[in-house]
Formats: sequence, structure tokens, C-alpha cells
Amino acid sequence: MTEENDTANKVNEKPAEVEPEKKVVESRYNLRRRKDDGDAKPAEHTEEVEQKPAVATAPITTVLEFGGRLGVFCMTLLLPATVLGLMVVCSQEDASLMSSPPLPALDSLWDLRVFGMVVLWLLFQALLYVLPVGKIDLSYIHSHFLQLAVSSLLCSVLLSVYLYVRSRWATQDLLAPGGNSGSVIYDFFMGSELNPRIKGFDLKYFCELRPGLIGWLVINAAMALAEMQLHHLDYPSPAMILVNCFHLLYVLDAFWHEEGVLSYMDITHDGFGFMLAFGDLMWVPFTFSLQAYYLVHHPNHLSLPWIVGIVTLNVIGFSIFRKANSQKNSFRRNPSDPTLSHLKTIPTATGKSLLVSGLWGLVRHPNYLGDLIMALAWSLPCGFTHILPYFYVIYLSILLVHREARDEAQCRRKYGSAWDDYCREVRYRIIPRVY
Ligand SMILES: NC(=O)C1=CN([C@@H]2O[C@H](COP(=O)(O)OP(=O)(O)OC[C@H]3O[C@@H](n4cnc5c(N)ncnc54)[C@H](OP(=O)(O)O)[C@@H]3O)[C@@H](O)[C@H]2O)C=CC1
Ligand SMILES: CC(C)CCC[C@@H](C)[C@H]1CC=C2C3=C(CC[C@@]21C)[C@@]1(C)CC[C@H](O)C(C)(C)[C@@H]1CC3
Repeated sequence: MTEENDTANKVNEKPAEVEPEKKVVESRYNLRRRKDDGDAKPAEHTEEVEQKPAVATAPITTVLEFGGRLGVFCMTLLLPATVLGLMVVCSQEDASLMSSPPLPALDSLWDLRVFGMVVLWLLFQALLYVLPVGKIDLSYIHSHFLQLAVSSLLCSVLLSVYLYVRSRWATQDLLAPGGNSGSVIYDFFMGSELNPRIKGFDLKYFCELRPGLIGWLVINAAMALAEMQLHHLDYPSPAMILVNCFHLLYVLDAFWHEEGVLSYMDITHDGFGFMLAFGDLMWVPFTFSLQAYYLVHHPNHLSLPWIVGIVTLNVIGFSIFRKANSQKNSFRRNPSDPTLSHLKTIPTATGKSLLVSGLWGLVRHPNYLGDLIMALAWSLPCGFTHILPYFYVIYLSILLVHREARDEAQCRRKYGSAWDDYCREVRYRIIPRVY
């Protein structure tokens, strides 16, 4: 028996409840699981140690390590100082450890917001730790796809009802231009309030980008996994990889240019009602991922020339989409942006101008054109056996033609004769020489 156990046994006068014996003791992880989950089995990783007698109180430490009290006191001060010191030296031009860089001012070391971010980061990690995130099996999504869609539908309906009810108390200045008709069903669908917020939390902006777009990517990944499981593949098929990569690029781009969304019609003009709540929470994740879902049960072999052709088409579509949106956003932010000085513009009575050369001189909605070309590239990997994978192209074509007409009416109201001049100069709406 060791010195510590001896002491412990003296403190705890009760006889030991467990007889010392050779026993397999579970790892720390397994002990924790066992506590949470009565029937958990012992882990494979085990070590054989002699079972010590159970005691009610911890043994008193008599042997001090790490240099004892003085050692740990110095380390408590020196360790943080070492980290900060290394960081300060590293930021200097002369990053020699022998250099003595100027000490940063005390107040430059502290910011309450930054502290808040660190606390949030820790809480977020704690949440991930508590939730069974590591144990989620993505194939669950494929096997519960319809149920997930129904639940999302329910959430979007509940959200729409909440939005409609709260809009009844909203003041006039908070309402969207087209969402106050007095008809319950029309206002419920279109949304009455323009940018409903709970404290500073913008519900529409949040829904437009986050749950739907991220959900779409998660579903796509789940479909790739389901395809591998179903067809006993080591990797997803080339068609599935293409669809996943194209969609990933589109969503990453949306997040990278997040601020651009603020100028889109949905945010600036449309109310937040059933159309967008349903569109964001159900339509986007469950219809935009249809190509990946389709490929799970309908494999399509792609030859190398087809892969090259489809990738090229997506690159062309993405370049047009991105360039057009970036040009317009930069121009609206700063009309005298030097990178756009080569482009021709038409002044309007509002003080704003319209771009009439470059992509915006090719058609009146070059961003829609790029979006449609990409949509085609996303469907082609699924082959030509069914129309279903082309649902997205069809949806987007209808939506963008309708959207173009709505935008045209708004711009004509805003810009009057200047808009007519623009239309005369740029004759085609979306597809050059066709439409
Ligand atoms: N994947 C999907 O399901 C969908 C994708 N989208 C994409 O969302 C993006 C945003 O679309 P949306 O909001 O409809 O439209 P736009 O981003 O094209 O914005 C239209 C506005 O741009 C301004 N504008 C129009 N012409 C010019 C010009 N020549 N020069 C300068 N400004 C001009 C006008 O506003 P102002 O003058 O007031 O600035 C007009 O109201 C698009 O890329 C679209 O493809 C849209 C819907 C669905
Ligand atoms: C349910 C109806 C039939 C229609 C619903 C329409 C909505 C699904 C779309 C309206 C505008 C959208 C946009 C995007 C997603 C689809 C909806 C919500 C968008 C966020 C996709 C990513 C792009 O990069 C974008 C330009 C940011 C898009 C903005 C418009």
C-alpha cells in the first residue's frame, strides 16, 4: 500500500467497500459514457491496473511535483507571459527571441467585444460537446428525407403565421411596399413586414442565407454518402462530385459576398411572409438538392469530355454571374470606383446612374444569364433519362423571367424615361438575341 492510500485510509475510517483485486478498468471516456448511458459497453481501449479500495474523500497530496509551491506559482505567471511575449515578438520585423520589442499599451490588450467573442466560442464548443454531433450518421438524412421536408414545411408555416400576426402590430414605416393589401391570404403569402427583427436579429436576412443554403449542402453531402453506401463505392461517382462541388461553390460565393444580398429584391422590396419563409426553409434545401438525390438511385456515367464540357459551362456561368453582381454592387457602393471607370453609364433623375456597357450592356440582367447557365451545368451530370434533374433549370427560368418583369416595372417607376433609354440601348433582357 502507498503512502497516500495509507493516509487516506486513516482519514476514512470506514472499511473499504471493494476488495482489492485485479480488474479491467475502463478508460475515462468510457466511464463518462457509462454514467450517462447505463447499457454502454466497455471500450476496446483498456488498461490493466490493480483496483484500489474505494474511499469517500480524495487522498491528501504529500508529494509535490512541478517544483512545488514556488514552481507552480512561477509557472502560473510565466506561461501566459510566454504566450503573449511570443506573439508580440512574432509581430515585429525583427522576430529574434533576443530582441526586446516595445511593450504594447495596456489598454490595447483589452476589448469587451473580443472577450464576448471568446466566451461565445467556448459556449459554442461546449454546445457541440454536449450535443451528439460526432455520432450523427449522415445516412439518417437520406433515410428520413421526406420526414425532414415535412418538418421543415411545418417550421416555415409556423414562422409565416408568426410573421403575419406580428405584422398586424407593425407601424406603417415597417411594412413592405407590396405586402399591405388588406387580403389575409395575399399578405400572408407576400409578407407584410419588410425586415422583421427580434431585438437586432434580422429574421429575413438570417433565413435568406443560413438555414436553407447550409441545409442544402448538408443534404448534398448526405446524398453522396448514401450513393457510396448503396452502390458499395469507395468514392462518390464523378457526377455526384460535380453536383456537390458546383453547389458548394455557389453557396460559398453567396456567403463570401454576403453583403451583396442586402441590395437584392428579396431584402429591399419583398416582405417576409410565406413565400420567402417557405422558399428559404423548405424549397431551397429540398428542391435545390434534387440532383444529388436523383443520382443516388439513378447513377449516370460521365465520360471525360462530358466532365470537361460541364465544368467549362459552370465556369462560364459562374464568371458571368459573379462579375455582373460584383460590378453592379461596386457601382452602387461607389459610382466613381476607378475599376469601373471604363464602363458607360446613363444618368437618371434620382441621381443614380445605370451601367450600359460591359456585361450590363450585353443584356439587362447578365447576373440572371450566368445563374441560368450554371443551372444547366448542375443538371447535365444527371444525364437525359428523366426531366426531374432539370426541375431546377425550369424553376429558375420561370422565377427569373417573372422576377425580371417585376424588376423592370420597379425600375421604370424609379427611373422613368432614363429606364426607357436604357432599354432602347440594351434591347435584350436575359439571353442575348433571344429574350
Ligand atoms: N438561385 C435562385 O433561386 C435565385 C437566384 N437569384 C439571384 O439573385 C441575384 C439578385 O437578383 P435580383 O435581386 O432579382 O436582381 P439584381 O441583383 O439584378 O438587382 C436588380 C436591381 O439592380 C439595379 N440595376 C438594374 N439594372 C442596372 C444597371 N444597368 N446598372 C446598375 N444597376 C442596375 C436596379 O436597382 P437600383 O437601381 O435601385 O440599384 C434593379 O432593381 C441574381 O444574381 C439572381 O440570379 C435570384 C432569385 C432566385
Ligand atoms: C417558393 C417560391 C416558388 C419561390 C421562392 C423563391 C426563393 C427560393 C428564392 C428567392 C430569391 C432567392 C435567392 C437565393 C436563394 C433562393 C431564393 C431565396 C440566393 C440566396 C441563392 C444564393 C445566391 O448567391 C444569391 C444571389 C445570394 C440568392 C439571392 C436570391
